[in-house]
Amino acid sequence: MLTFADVRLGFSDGPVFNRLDLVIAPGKLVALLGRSGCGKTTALRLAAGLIRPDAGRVDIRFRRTAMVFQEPRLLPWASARDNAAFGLAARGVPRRERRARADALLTAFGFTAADLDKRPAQLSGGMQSRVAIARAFAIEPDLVLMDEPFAALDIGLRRDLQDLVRETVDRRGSAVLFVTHDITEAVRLADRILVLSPRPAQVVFDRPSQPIAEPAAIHAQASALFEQPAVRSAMLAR
Ligand SMILES: Nc1ncnc2c1ncn2[C@@H]1O[C@H](COP(=O)(O)OP(=O)(O)OP(=O)(O)O)[C@@H](O)[C@H]1O
Repeated sequence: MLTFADVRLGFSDGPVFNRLDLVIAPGKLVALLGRSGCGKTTALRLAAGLIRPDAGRVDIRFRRTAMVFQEPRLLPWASARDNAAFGLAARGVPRRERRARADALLTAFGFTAADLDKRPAQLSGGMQSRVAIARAFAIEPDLVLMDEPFAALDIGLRRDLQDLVRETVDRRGSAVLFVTHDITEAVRLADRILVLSPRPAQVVFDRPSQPIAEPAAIHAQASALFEQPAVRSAMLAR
């Protein structure tokens, strides 16, 4: 469980959150939407314990948190396998077990034996993103924080990776807090959809959702969501 209770946080240019209350339950994929600059990444950084609120409480009851960023952020000199195993090395997991766990994940993500030894520059952008997702899940996190992980990818690749994340979450039962600008991505993936208002950000929409696979149904549901006044005004530029 992750709880934001009455969280206040500001920077020199003013408040980001005045009174943010939020609870993230285990095992659910929660999509976090909101206009650019409203505070989504800041919410993830609070959830990761990287920054602290000025007032209020961020209570992190998850045991192990992993992060996935928009860019894969891989070590350029290390193989796909060693990149995927990176978090395990930091946790002191023995080398054989690290390799076994990284290989199993990457193989499940479509890597061949030869791919495992390739360095990031030898991998396509989509494969690099897969390594970044494998690195996050390799540590067996119970919370994964994802900051627009697929925003830079083309639509086909994005869809493949969305499926990969959804399947991995379903298999492993991790909770995910997933920042996106894309309502269709939220509708496709999420068990719950949250929308933040512009700064100072508050939760203006919070509903359970069902992941949807069928493209026409995704678009219909995304349009319906966008017709909700709270969602529309939070997402549209002034
Ligand atoms: N370390 C910092 N110092 C000062 N201001 C900051 C800092 N980090 C973020 N901000 C400001 O806080 C606000 C929220 O930033 P944040 O990155 O959380 O927004 P976001 O919703 O993730 O935006 P985007 O969708 O564009 O990535 C922005 O106005 C940003 O300029």
